[in-house]
Amino acid sequence: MKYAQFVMGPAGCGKSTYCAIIQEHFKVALRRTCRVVNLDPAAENFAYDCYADVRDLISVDDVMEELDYGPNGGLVYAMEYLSENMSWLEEQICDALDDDYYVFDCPGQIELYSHLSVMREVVDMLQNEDFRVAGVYCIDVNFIEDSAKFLSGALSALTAMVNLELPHINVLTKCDLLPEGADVERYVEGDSEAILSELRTSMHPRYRKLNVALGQVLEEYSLVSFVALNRDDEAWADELTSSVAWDGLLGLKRRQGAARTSSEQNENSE
Ligand SMILES: Nc1nc2c(ncn2[C@@H]2O[C@H](COP(=O)(O)OP(=O)(O)OP(=O)(O)O)[C@@H](O)[C@H]2O)c(=O)[nH]1
Ligand SMILES: [Mg+2]
Repeated sequence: MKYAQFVMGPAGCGKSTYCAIIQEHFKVALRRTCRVVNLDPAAENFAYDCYADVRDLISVDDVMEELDYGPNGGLVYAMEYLSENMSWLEEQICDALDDDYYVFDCPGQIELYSHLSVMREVVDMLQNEDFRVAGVYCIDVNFIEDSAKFLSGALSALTAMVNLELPHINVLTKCDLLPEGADVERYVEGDSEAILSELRTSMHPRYRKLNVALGQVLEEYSLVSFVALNRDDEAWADELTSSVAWDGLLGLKRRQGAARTSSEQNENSE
């Protein structure tokens, strides 16, 4: 079995940063190689070692220049081009061996997960190649501090989840930017009752029934829970990757004989 994470989320939410953190954690703590593939034809720069880059096939800049498209049309064109040339991506991953780990840094535009089929085709191709694929949906913590934004963020995560039919984890990014003393747990636990009651007071009563219905949908899909990412907290990746859910879902086990994670070392030294 080979493993892949599909890292999604709105523009600028921290997807590429998450990929870089995970790659580093693989190297340092898990002693495994993590191959990060850039699937965003509009990407500009990222901090990870890029194993394969869709811009070698097609970039949005090229499309805009040659076909005179705007950035959104250019992205759709480039992704459709990838769909027609899926053999390019197959070639990039065809040497993957058992236990190899891949992370795909995906573009953020919601239409790729709502009504275009290319991301689903990539997932299907990986699954046919014996990859166990999990979805990681990143949401910027600054966008969920108010309940209405939380609801729309959670619904966009749900769109991706339903469309790709992948086991799914939500990551709350940029938690280091929360004001000191902020209660991260409140967001991580995502109490849908509390969110609904806040919406009851902040939104017009005409939305009440709709909000209650949406709250139930989120509850049923267990979508209100998040894992908090704090890039300044060194123990973060350890805690995250040693959790049972992450190991089971994402296959984040260590190579035998690999160094212990820093949280284990701290535990032993206490
Ligand atoms: N403080 C802080 N900043 C972050 C974090 N993650 C990302 N950023 C910053 O947010 C900006 C966007 O981060 P990226 O990782 O490029 O976000 P992205 O989702 O890949 O963006 P696009 O690919 O353009 O959609 C950059 O300036 C990052 O430095 C984080 O955990 N903490
Ligand atoms: Mg990016």
